[in-house]
Amino acid sequence: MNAPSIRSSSAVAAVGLELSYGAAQILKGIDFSLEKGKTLALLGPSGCGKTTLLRLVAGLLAPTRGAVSIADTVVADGATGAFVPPERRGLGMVFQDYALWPHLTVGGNVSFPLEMRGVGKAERQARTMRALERVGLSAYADRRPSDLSGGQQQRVAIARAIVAEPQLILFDEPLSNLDRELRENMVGELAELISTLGLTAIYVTHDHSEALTLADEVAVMRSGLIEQLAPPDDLIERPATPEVADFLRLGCLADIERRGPAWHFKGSEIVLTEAAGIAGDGARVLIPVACISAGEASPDRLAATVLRSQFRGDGHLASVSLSGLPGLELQVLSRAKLRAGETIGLSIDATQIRWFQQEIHQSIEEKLEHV
Ligand SMILES: Nc1ncnc2c1ncn2[C@@H]1O[C@H](COP(=O)(O)OP(=O)(O)OP(=O)(O)O)[C@@H](O)[C@H]1O
Repeated sequence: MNAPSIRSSSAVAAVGLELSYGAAQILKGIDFSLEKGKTLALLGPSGCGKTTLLRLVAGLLAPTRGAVSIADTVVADGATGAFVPPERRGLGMVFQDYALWPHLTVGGNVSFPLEMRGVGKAERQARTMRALERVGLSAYADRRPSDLSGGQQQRVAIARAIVAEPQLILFDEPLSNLDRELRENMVGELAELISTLGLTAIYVTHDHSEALTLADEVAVMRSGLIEQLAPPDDLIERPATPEVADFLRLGCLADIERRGPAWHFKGSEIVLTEAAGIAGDGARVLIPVACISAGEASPDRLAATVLRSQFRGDGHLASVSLSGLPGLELQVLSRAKLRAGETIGLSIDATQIRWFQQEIHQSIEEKLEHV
């Protein structure tokens, strides 16, 4: 079989990318390809390898195996040793800590990449002002970064990253130092800026709502592998594995078993559904919050006890446990406030349950075990 090759016409791509530190394998075979003008989010728990992957694309690390290409040019190849240094990859980078120089003005910070490229003073000034205008900070060119708020400082960092009109911009958790409200505002602003400027971007985050808001494609990573790479809507509709569903907090995961015509919650007499489901006698399912409704306890509903409840903006989100099944917590959204200890009735719309194909799940587990 031929080795996989980098698809032409991609703005950035990786094939069979591996990175080890001594015996520790951090990335275990990463493949992706991103079109020009699109944003890819790398999403996953701490330590799964997001920053390592970004650093390989940036040229701050060289791969142990596999290749990276930017605009159809191979910039790193573990097999041949080919390696283009970061400053020649045509990149802009934005980091979590802004990395602004405190002794330079805002304008001085933004124009620095142009100075490094030997751009003349008049053109430097014009391009710096244009970049600052794009992030809404042209009035701040003569200030010091320390006179600006965290959100403004991050905008300066973005202006500096775009001033040289890079073909690719890399973001490493750029909003994680901001407080929650500012972060929520900045996500929208950043999404608009990326789209207005037509940037191609890779965006590292461990925040699923940031990734799903900003990105055209999301790579959910786990233990050095991409577990699923898909547009946000597909991820939400069709998470490939229970782990992806769990990480994206799409609802409650439950183990169920077939007895006769019905699927029971594992180890109980409680019937979830009589739908055909999938082959086999055991399954793992995702029960999305949206498919559970709460009402008064009645014989045609599942009896449940409210464990706790929290107002969420559009209703009260309650964690409940089914009577006779204390180990499983379901989540239900209710207009009325539900009190801890209260007994309620639940209806579950089984047509919205997501069934996981055991063989797909197993193959990922096997891949993780064998690398
Ligand atoms: N220089 C190094 N030497 C050895 N191991 C390293 C080195 N740098 C990173 N690692 C390990 O590689 C793994 C992946 O790290 P990486 O920073 O890519 O994860 P991440 O997904 O970005 O995590 P976080 O969200 O916490 O930043 C971690 O287990 C980390 O400890």
